[in-house]
Amino acid sequence: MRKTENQLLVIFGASGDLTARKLVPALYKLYKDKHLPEHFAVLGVARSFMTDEEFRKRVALESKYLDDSEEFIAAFSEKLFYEDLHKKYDVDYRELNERIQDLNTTYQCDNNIIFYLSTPPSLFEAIAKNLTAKGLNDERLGWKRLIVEKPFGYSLETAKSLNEGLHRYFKESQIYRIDHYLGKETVQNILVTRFANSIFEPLWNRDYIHHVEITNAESGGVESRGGYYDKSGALRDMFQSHLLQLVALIVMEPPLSANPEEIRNEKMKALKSLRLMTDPKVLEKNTIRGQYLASEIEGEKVKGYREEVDVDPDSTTETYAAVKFYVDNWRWADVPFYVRTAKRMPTKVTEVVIHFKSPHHQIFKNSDMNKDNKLIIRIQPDEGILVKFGVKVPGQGFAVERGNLDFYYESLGDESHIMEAYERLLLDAMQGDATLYARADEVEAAWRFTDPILDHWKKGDAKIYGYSAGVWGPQHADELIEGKSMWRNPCENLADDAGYCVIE
Ligand SMILES: NC(=O)C1=CN([C@@H]2O[C@H](COP(=O)(O)OP(=O)(O)OC[C@H]3O[C@@H](n4cnc5c(N)ncnc54)[C@H](OP(=O)(O)O)[C@@H]3O)[C@@H](O)[C@H]2O)C=CC1
Ligand SMILES: O=C1O[C@H](COP(=O)(O)O)[C@@H](O)[C@H](O)[C@H]1O
Repeated sequence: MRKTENQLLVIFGASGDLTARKLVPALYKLYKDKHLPEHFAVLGVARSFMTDEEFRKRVALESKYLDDSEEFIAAFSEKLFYEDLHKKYDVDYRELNERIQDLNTTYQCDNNIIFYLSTPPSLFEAIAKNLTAKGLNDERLGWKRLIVEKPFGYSLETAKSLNEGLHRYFKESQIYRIDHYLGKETVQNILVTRFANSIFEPLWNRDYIHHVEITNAESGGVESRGGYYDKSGALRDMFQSHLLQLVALIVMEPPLSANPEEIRNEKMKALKSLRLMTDPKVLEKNTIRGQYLASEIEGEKVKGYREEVDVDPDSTTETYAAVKFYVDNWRWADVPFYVRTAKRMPTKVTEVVIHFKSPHHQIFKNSDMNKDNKLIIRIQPDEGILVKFGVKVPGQGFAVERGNLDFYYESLGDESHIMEAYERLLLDAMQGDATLYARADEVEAAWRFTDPILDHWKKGDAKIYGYSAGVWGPQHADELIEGKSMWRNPCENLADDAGYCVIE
């Protein structure tokens, strides 16, 4: 097991939703599972005024760990502190620095500090600058790391300027850009499935793969994040970041070793090989956006996107995005990739489906079934892997039906405790492992691919299709997929999958 050195974690934006809902619960779980170092403290920082005690109560309440054993909660809470910034982030950090030094000495944190930026991104550079002014980026006495929350920019240009801004104060090796999908066990397992086995990789190319499909669906709407989402949309919120990271893991070549830089170099090459779409006709044909409309789901009325709190009533922000694209390299030439992401779908699910080609020569009459050889990587929920293949129907003749080979993580029993993404990522940063964090050039490559789609949509010529909340997106999205194939219906139970469904 890797060592976690003594350290102090300073969270900027500690009065916000992410701190209470994700960060503190992840820290609590790490504490309970004995992953935190012997000497450790957390300092929450924000503009709002709060005492240490008020901060502890607030995060405990919102983190919903109050139902846990009192002894644990009390011991964990003693590690939490709070410092307000007198209503502003861009101020002299003299008092903040004094508090940091005080906690560092009292709790023997060995001058090792992580600064977690969980504020609006517009403040990231100012925070880095003010920390630097107090020498808090200096690694002579102990390491200093900066974890940066998404979004990393709004476009290629803004991402570049954010990276340049952070690089003025912190080295790239000190910066950890969070993409919580990389923290998911099943996403990491893509690497293991591909590179720890000899049975998949020989087929992992254009000779055997017909197309690749990725679905990321959420049943929820924008909830309390309408203000943020309306400026973002599905393509920026999910596709540019999480889903292109998934694509990179599917597309990449085998790295020389599991070393962070080797893996990130290969992911970067993969992202660079995505074929840019710039011709409006190509963009029109290969991208689809939609927005959810008011509807009823299981008898309950659901608002349309434009009626959501903090959303412009005339908004053209997409809540559904589907993109078809190609990867221009030796391995993937001519293999279409279909990626869709949306809110207000029938269920919450993320899966990658590798569709294999049919055998070159059919000798069984109903061997159409063979067309459906598929490898399904279920990212969430029902985490697992399923292989679909043709089997003989018992009896005379050679009728073929579909069989399944399936693996579910839960079958691993107690061993299968899947660390929540933020738990895993925080622990990795505490141990200085950046493998599961996005590097500056990867983020920029992902924006380079996404920008022309966003520009095309912004021009307003591209249609935006409405879809009723609770269905699989606009019907028009079916036309994206070539030939007789359709989007897989991920609602079907993995093992009993009856096949494709026509999207409503
Ligand atoms: N919540 C989530 O599920 C996710 C959030 N993120 C990212 O994490 C970061 C934090 O998100 P979240 O906690 O949801 O955001 P919140 O709006 O809930 O909190 C933002 C925090 O930043 C502080 N803040 C400082 N200046 C401003 C300002 N000008 N406007 C608004 N807040 C300000 C707020 O506190 P105070 O006013 O006291 O200073 C608060 O502590 C963002 O970058 C977001 O994109 C990423 C993925 C998911
Ligand atoms: O980053 C984000 O991710 C969530 C979805 O994450 P998941 O782990 O629940 O799949 C999404 O709801 C949110 O809009 C986005 O900002």
